[in-house]
Amino acid sequence: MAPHAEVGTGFSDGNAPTTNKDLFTVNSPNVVYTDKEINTKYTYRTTLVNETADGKFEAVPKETLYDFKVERKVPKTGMMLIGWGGNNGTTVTAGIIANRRGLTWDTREGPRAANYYGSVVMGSTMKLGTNAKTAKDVNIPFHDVLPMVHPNDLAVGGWDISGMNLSAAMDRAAVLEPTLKVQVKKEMTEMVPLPSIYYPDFIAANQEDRADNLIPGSKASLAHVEQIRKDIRDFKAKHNLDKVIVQWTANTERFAELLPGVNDTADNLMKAIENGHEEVSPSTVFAVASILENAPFINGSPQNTFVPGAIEFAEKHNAFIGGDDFKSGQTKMKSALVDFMINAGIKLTSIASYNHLGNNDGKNLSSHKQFRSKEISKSNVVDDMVEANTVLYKEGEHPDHTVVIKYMPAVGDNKRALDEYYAEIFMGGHQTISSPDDSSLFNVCEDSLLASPLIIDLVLIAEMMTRIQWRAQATDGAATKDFGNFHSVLSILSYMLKAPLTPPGTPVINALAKQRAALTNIFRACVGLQPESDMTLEHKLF
Ligand SMILES: NC(=O)c1ccc[n+]([C@@H]2O[C@H](COP(=O)([O-])OP(=O)(O)OC[C@H]3O[C@@H](n4cnc5c(N)ncnc54)[C@H](O)[C@@H]3O)[C@@H](O)[C@H]2O)c1
Ligand SMILES: O=P([O-])([O-])O[C@@H]1[C@@H](O)[C@H](O)[C@@H](O)[C@H](O)[C@@H]1O
Repeated sequence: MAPHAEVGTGFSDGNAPTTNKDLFTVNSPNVVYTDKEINTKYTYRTTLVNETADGKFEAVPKETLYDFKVERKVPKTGMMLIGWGGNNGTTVTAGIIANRRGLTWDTREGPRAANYYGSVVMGSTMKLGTNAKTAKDVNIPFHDVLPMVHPNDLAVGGWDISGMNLSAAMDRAAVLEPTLKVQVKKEMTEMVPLPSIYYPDFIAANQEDRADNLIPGSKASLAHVEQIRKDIRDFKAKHNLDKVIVQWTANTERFAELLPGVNDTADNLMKAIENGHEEVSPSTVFAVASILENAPFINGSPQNTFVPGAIEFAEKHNAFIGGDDFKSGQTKMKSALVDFMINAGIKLTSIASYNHLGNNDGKNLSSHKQFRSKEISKSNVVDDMVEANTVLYKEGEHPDHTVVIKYMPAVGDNKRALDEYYAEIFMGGHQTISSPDDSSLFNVCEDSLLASPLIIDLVLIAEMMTRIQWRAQATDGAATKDFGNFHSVLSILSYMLKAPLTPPGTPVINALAKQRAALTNIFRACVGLQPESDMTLEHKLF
């Protein structure tokens, strides 16, 4: 078998990483730049609501003072994917290589050039402010709001139960154009996934024929944890990296049963791994190993990798975790459309959400236990928006919501999603959101081309969060605590995820606009800028 190489980056030939020339600086007494840091004093404004005796509310504006500290040095960063040989893993790897080399390729519709479309960080902008002279909006690339890693500079590697090299795996995935594949073939042929752990009961039996690249052992063990930890250390050393982010883009696992004494606490989880308990999944073993290596771990699939013991384990080690399940196409649209309808006062009463696809993910999901994991993550995405509107919905009332996924090999990665949104409108009317033929909303896309930019965003944002620290200030300006990290559970990643993991006891926000606003405004706060309110009073009060 070829040596375990991974795609290098500009690092491999000694080039410095693509550095961020600061596109802007903030001129404020509350923002101090040093060579190493951006130090910000930030006033966080919220509204506390008290319920009055007569059942009404009293709203009390509240200000909390925070200090934020951002490390400016962009670290040499690696991305290790579990499931590297899959459709998403091969596609995102080829995409990074193509972008780094500035490749173009021929297609039926003419030449195409490498891009990062679909990435919030690399493909979208945010409003910095208003031009002082022209009063026009000034928008900047999202990537430039903070000193972030550039995806072209990522070292990429990972594991797969299939030992197929990345070029052959890319062919197997059948996602990218041959005229592009041929240009990255040589580099990707030299990339071979590291052997991985495989506990057959967690993924569909139909995946067994891929499993030829295994670490011995069919259930959790400390040896598995230690091997994965070594893999992460070796990868970091091989590429002379400062940081590694680990991401699960392997097959969807069945849910693990939550068992007291097994996975309910950090200590019990470690004991369960030591004892080879059959309810500890491969993804949870990878999460534990990553936490022990202080490598942020992100779950791109819907299974409950983060059992309570895993969350406690991350908290105990002050390590970052995030998940679950990339929000790529049908669900991303749902979380925007439902947000628009309910916030427009339209009473959504039913959502029929069907799709079929023919890739290996679809094959794995054709097994009921694995589909159930996905059904849950695709169904819960409207809960927060429904519960927030007590005018339309009584307590416990909820639109009908059906999720159907069918495996149709012929269409490959080219997923067909058909949705119908049915709603009550003014005076007994109804609205059906559907395509022109009045059947349903039709959404065709290569699933992996939607997910791959999200894999990049999750890595770039998770890495950025490792360089942001905060402390609260007492009103007299004295610091109340030393600087520390954000909570271990990175709910800031929710925009990219169907079933956002949040710190225990905190609310889950699925509404797409709110998720993006949280991400944007937290990054703005780190350079001392208030949230963009869109009030544009300067255009109304004159
Ligand atoms: N649009 C999308 O593609 C999308 C959106 C949301 C979630 N997801 C999730 O992302 C994951 C990957 O999607 P995909 O289309 O790349 O699937 P895929 O089946 O093409 O790739 C999964 C890879 O994981 C490997 N694998 C399985 N178990 C493993 C283990 N224990 N260790 C290491 N490798 C293992 C498989 O061999 C395969 O190569 C799936 O769970 C899917 O549900 C995908
Ligand atoms: O993100 P999204 O498009 O709603 O959901 C997708 C599903 O529609 C698809 O069936 C599944 O195979 C993908 O893994 C992904 O979860």
